[in-house]
Amino acid sequence: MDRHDNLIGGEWVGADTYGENRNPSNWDEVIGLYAQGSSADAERAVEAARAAAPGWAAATPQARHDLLEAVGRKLAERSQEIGRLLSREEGKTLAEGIGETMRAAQVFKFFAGEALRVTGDMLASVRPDIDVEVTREPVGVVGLITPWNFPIAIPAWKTAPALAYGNCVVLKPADLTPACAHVIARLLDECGCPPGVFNLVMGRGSVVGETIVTHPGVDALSFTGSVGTGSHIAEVCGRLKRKCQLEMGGKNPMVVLNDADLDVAVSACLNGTFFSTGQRCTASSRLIVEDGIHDAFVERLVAGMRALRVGDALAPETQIGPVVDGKQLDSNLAYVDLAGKEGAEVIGGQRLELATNGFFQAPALFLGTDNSMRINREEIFGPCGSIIKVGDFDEALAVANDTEFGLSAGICTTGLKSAREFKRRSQAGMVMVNLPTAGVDFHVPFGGRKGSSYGPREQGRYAAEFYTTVKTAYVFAG
Ligand SMILES: NC(=O)C1=CN([C@@H]2O[C@H](COP(=O)(O)OP(=O)(O)OC[C@H]3O[C@@H](n4cnc5c(N)ncnc54)[C@H](OP(=O)(O)O)[C@@H]3O)[C@@H](O)[C@H]2O)C=CC1
Ligand SMILES: O=C(O)CCC(=O)C(=O)O
Repeated sequence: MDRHDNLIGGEWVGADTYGENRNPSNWDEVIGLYAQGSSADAERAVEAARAAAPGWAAATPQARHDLLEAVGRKLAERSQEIGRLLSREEGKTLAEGIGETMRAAQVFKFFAGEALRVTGDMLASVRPDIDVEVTREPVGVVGLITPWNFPIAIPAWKTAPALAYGNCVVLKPADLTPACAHVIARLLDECGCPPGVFNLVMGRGSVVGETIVTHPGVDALSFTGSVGTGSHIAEVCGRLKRKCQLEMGGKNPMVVLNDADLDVAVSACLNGTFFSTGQRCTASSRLIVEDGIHDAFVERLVAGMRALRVGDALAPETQIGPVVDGKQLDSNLAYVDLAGKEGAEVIGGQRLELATNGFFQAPALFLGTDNSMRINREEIFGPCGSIIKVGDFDEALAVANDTEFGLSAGICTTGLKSAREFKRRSQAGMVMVNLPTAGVDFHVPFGGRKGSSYGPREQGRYAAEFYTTVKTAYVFAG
């Protein structure tokens, strides 16, 4: 079986051990062997990035553009094959896998354009004969630590802006899903990325990740993953006075008002709650439903949920793929159990034994819940949603905002006033009206408030805030 090596300083570097990348639709199938990097590999990668940093910071915008554009083009050309690989390693459906690969391609192309548009400001000084210039410079070496649930889009949306704005990169993808990050590394290498500008070190978070986070040669860290790891990284970065950007969990509310279009609301909730097996930080896990529409909505939602086809990620009829691994499935099943113990009526949520040795779970709905239950306060990260019945808009808004998270929030309504009011008063970074809370555009800011996010926003032009540092220059013309 093919071994996949790390990319360090422009060389493909082998490791003492290789991990088996397995298919969650059929755990007996090994997709490939991927290097388990060591702490020394991570150190070498940071040193290679440091050595390459002055050259890449001085590279022309055209050179940066051409590299990113070429990678974006290749990702798009090979989206079917890469999307299939993604679905095999992560378990999302083939349509979702191809869609995510196309999103990564669009991200690279978007930042290829942004590389040509790095701007600054020229201002008049308050003093005579002095010009003030505000320019943006690369931060230096950035460490990127990514999760398993978007194995190509998240590495892309961190790598592309980092390179566009002149930084060198050390990327550590999730140990569960290294294949897509390896594809990005291979494409960057094939497209002529100079040695050391982009480095890939696969392996464990506790080894490779920890070395990157604590290494003095890293200037900034961008992380997506759990609250626990993110909080640890924030503490280390605070101590080392290092810039950091964290995207963590969500407990995203979707409000359904009495005046909602029922078709729109049911479709938005089925998508937001269950698609991608609920493994999205933007998933709608709390469905907050006004009492006048509650019974009709629940009846339609349950019917829609029962009709969803769970199965092998590559099967054309599958709408919900497997859970990513046994550990996540056990965690989901424990929350289903907890829902019952907390007094909810539980529909679905059981493990499904299908033809292959996969981690399949029926979508779950918890009825008759209230917002104080643990199932409504903790991120489950599986195909599970709760119904919380409320009396009116004000109560719905209060429940929606009553969470330690603040990533995405949605409302289904035909009332302009309610939509406007919700958009204004929601304490989330992203607000959706008559749309699922998950599934975002690639060219606009992504991120949340409260416990969901920390540091500058990702994606779109706002990414420049994290990946550049501002210099203010005063020039006396004499
Ligand atoms: N916001 C989001 O999009 C995501 C949220 N989650 C949430 O987190 C839960 C657990 O998922 P899990 O994958 O364990 O999340 P983690 O936060 O552990 O993993 C995210 C990334 O951080 C790495 N990592 C782990 N420990 C460290 C460390 N000490 N220093 C540096 N990097 C580290 C991981 O490496 P390794 O390769 O060893 O995993 C992985 O690359 C999920 O159930 C879900 O609730 C998970 C994924 C994405
Ligand atoms: O909803 C989306 O499109 C993105 C979600 C995401 O980035 C995540 O779950 O980590």
